[in-house]
Amino acid sequence: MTESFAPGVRVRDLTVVYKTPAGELPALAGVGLTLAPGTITGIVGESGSGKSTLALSLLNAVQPPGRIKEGSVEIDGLGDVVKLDGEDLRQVRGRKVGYVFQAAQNSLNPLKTVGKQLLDLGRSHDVADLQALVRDARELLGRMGLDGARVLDSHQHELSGGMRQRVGIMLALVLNAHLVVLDEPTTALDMITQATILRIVRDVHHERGLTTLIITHDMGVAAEVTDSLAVMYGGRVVEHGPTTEVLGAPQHPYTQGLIRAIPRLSGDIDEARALPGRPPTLGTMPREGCVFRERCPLRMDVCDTVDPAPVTRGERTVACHAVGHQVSPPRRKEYA
Ligand SMILES: Nc1ncnc2c1ncn2[C@@H]1O[C@H](COP(=O)(O)OP(=O)(O)OP(=O)(O)O)[C@@H](O)[C@H]1O
Repeated sequence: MTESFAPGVRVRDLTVVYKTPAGELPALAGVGLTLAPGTITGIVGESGSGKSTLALSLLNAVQPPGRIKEGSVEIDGLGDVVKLDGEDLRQVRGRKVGYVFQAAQNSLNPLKTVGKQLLDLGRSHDVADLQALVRDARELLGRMGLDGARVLDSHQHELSGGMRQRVGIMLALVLNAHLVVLDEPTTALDMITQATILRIVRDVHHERGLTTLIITHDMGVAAEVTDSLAVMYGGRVVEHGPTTEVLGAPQHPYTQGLIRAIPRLSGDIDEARALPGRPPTLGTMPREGCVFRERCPLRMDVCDTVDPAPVTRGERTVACHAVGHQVSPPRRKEYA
């Protein structure tokens, strides 16, 4: 790794609500998460678990009808970004925190070439050497298997979904931000390109000394590139720890279910067992107790009334009443 300016990030007690016909409901409920400087952290979890809302919160970019209701996002060198607004916030986004949001494929301006948008981005962040910026952009695009000069001369409609996604990744990296947030960066890419792009993200991460957060549905992606893995469910981080440990010896019953649901290329494909039931929506989220209990094989009486607090042992944090419980839990049942 080169000399590192990688920032640490500490999310504390973060509650984000969305306004719904039933009132403001929490999509994140008191989330805590630490990103260690220089690491790649993955966030996994089913659709609706709050992954994108957390990513947006790192840039204080939650849009109405959502809002950050409580909590803080401390980024080394920037302070609590929840307290930033206006020009301070604009400067942070892009220059200090690079990001690709989920809809990156569609976020380019259709009227301008990619190169023109790159120059606009550079100027808006007072980049002194725009030629160097273009060189860097071309190099990044080249590494991702694209003809950099040609892509910079193209408009959005001349690029495929996968090409646009790579342009998004280039734009996230090109301003040399030291914290990079990638929300589902490779969904429009086929499997082989996906693996290549993620390796490039990992290489650039190491070369430039970044702190990186990658949100993905895909446990394979998480296993391949991340150092640390956070598992989200129902607006909570239910387990977090070193990726090899979380995947190798998952402790939370949700993580165990997610891993059991991964189809494997070798062995009996029938061994992959879908996690029974569905994750809650904002409207169906239990107001008290553990939000996972309806799907949990380890459910106990306490789970109906008390939301389990995250407990940290060593490098692992788990929020589950049954983990570390000495007696056999009463209502245990196996996954169907
Ligand atoms: N603009 C919005 N208005 C109302 N509810 C929203 C809005 N955006 C997200 N939500 C709700 O907040 C919860 C968390 O959504 P979020 O998109 O953060 O989850 P996610 O884990 O990123 O899901 P996905 O993997 O599908 O992107 C979900 O229940 C979702 O329906």
